[in-house]
Amino acid sequence: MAYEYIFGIFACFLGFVLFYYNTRTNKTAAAAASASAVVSARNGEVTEGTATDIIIVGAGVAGAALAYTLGKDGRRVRVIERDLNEPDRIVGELLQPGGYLKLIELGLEDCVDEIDAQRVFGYALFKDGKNTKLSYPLENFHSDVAGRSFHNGRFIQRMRHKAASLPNVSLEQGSVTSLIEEKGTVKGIQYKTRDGQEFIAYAPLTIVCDGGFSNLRRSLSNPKVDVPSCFVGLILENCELPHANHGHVILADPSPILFYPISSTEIRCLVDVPGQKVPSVSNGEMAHYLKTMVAPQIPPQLYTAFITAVNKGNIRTMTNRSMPAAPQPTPGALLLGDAFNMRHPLTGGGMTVALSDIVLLRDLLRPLHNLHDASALCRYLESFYTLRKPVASTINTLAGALYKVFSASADKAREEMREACFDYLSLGGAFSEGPISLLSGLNPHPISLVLHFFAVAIYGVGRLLLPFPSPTRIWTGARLISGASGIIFPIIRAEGVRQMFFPATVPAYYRAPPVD
Ligand SMILES: Cc1cc2nc3c(=O)[nH]c(=O)nc-3n(C[C@H](O)[C@H](O)[C@H](O)COP(=O)(O)OP(=O)(O)OC[C@H]3O[C@@H](n4cnc5c(N)ncnc54)[C@H](O)[C@@H]3O)c2cc1C
Repeated sequence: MAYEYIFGIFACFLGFVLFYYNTRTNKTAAAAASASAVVSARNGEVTEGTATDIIIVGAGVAGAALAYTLGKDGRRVRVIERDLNEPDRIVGELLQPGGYLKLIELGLEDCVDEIDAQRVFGYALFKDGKNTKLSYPLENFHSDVAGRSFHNGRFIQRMRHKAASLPNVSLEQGSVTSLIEEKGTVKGIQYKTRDGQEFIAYAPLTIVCDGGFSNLRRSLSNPKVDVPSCFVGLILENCELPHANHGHVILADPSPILFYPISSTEIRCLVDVPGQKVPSVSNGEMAHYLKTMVAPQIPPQLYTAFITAVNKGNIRTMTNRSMPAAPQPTPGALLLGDAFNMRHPLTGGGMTVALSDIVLLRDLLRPLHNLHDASALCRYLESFYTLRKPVASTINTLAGALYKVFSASADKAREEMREACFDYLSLGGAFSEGPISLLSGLNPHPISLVLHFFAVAIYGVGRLLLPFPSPTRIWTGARLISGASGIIFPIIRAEGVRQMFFPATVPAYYRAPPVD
């Protein structure tokens, strides 16, 4: 009996200790959760987080700029980026002046300082030994406003540092493996660190900016990715561009070649190779292709530096992807940047679209204090997809259409269109100013794009018919018009005619912010 008595007292004591310990632990855990800005769970263990407003996946051009912008607006932002080292890539090296204006709106313009960025004042076009200069219409802007070209990695690091300098922004290295979805609402992300540990993080809103090769976009959109060509990248040193501080576009055969400065001593060359397969770099086929097919078509001033760059062997390749935005509005999550929408990089429009989208999204989110009503937020943000259209679609359509027009073709009508385009832009005045305003992102209006596109086609037909129209010439003219329509209309259709030209008629255009 004495045993039972002693055992009873011991059990009561143990129960009291356990109860006390449990209460203490819960209190500590609750205190830790509310105090910490970063709440996560180790090895798949889940801890509900309360302290993050917005998770951003990827800190490239879009993610880094967005993190700074939302952080500056007071949001508690958590960014997970796969690799925080300085990227070394051949993408995103020329920011159009329209994009620079967006950078100013976001307060990020100092990110092009101290990286040896070069000012860009326009483009020079080359065709069959002729060339013409197209200046950006910058007269009405502050003298600082121009395009900027730079090493993409340096620019991104500047934006990452600026974002991470805000106390309410945390930037962590990790690879996001999936979105956490519950009953159709995205609640957060699952990610892995370099040492293989898995974590889970929660926030009322997750913005996915994991770039062109996104592995997360499938659940948030209906992506139709097209790969029209690849870019082969080289860096030329110790040479001067024929037109200093200008992008250079060579209307070569089979497709365009680009040159622009990326520092005070380096010129980027991007050679477009149509299709998805490029000659092999490792077995020397690529060097042979560049020396025999490409070198004879480039301006003579750049020839020696080009051959030296090829011999040096630092040849990079990258697929050029295009993908119209096709969102599937999902509560709790949003896509942005190349993960959401891509266009051919010929016109260097990607960063301008991404930054313009960020300005729009920031303005839409600003009046909201509470992001926790995922369905109401999702419905409200549907207007983002319409409001972005006029700018984004104009830049996207111009890129796709110009790539086709600037590429060589065995079809006589298409060649006439290419010739007409070069000569139309060489006319100067409104004929060059309109198209370069579109390309620069300074005046991206869909109507202006369509008008100039068909003005080029009509100019081409006029040249064919004057002074004496022959049946063959009339036939070529008719095919030119039909070819021009066949280029532009499918792109516009994919972008969405109504959203692009009549956005105000789309119901989602006007959405009042949800009541907090
Ligand atoms: C060849 C080429 C040349 C181009 N040239 C220009 C140009 O001159 N001017 C211009 O404006 N645009 C250009 N573009 C387009 C431009 O590069 C893109 O529009 C821009 O980089 C998009 O930014 P982003 O943040 O969406 O993607 P990115 O800048 O690619 O950033 C994506 C980020 O997400 C990270 N990430 C990816 N997956 C994960 C994951 N699972 N978890 C965590 N992080 C992840 C990546 O590490 C990366 O940092 C070019 C594109 C190509 C292909």
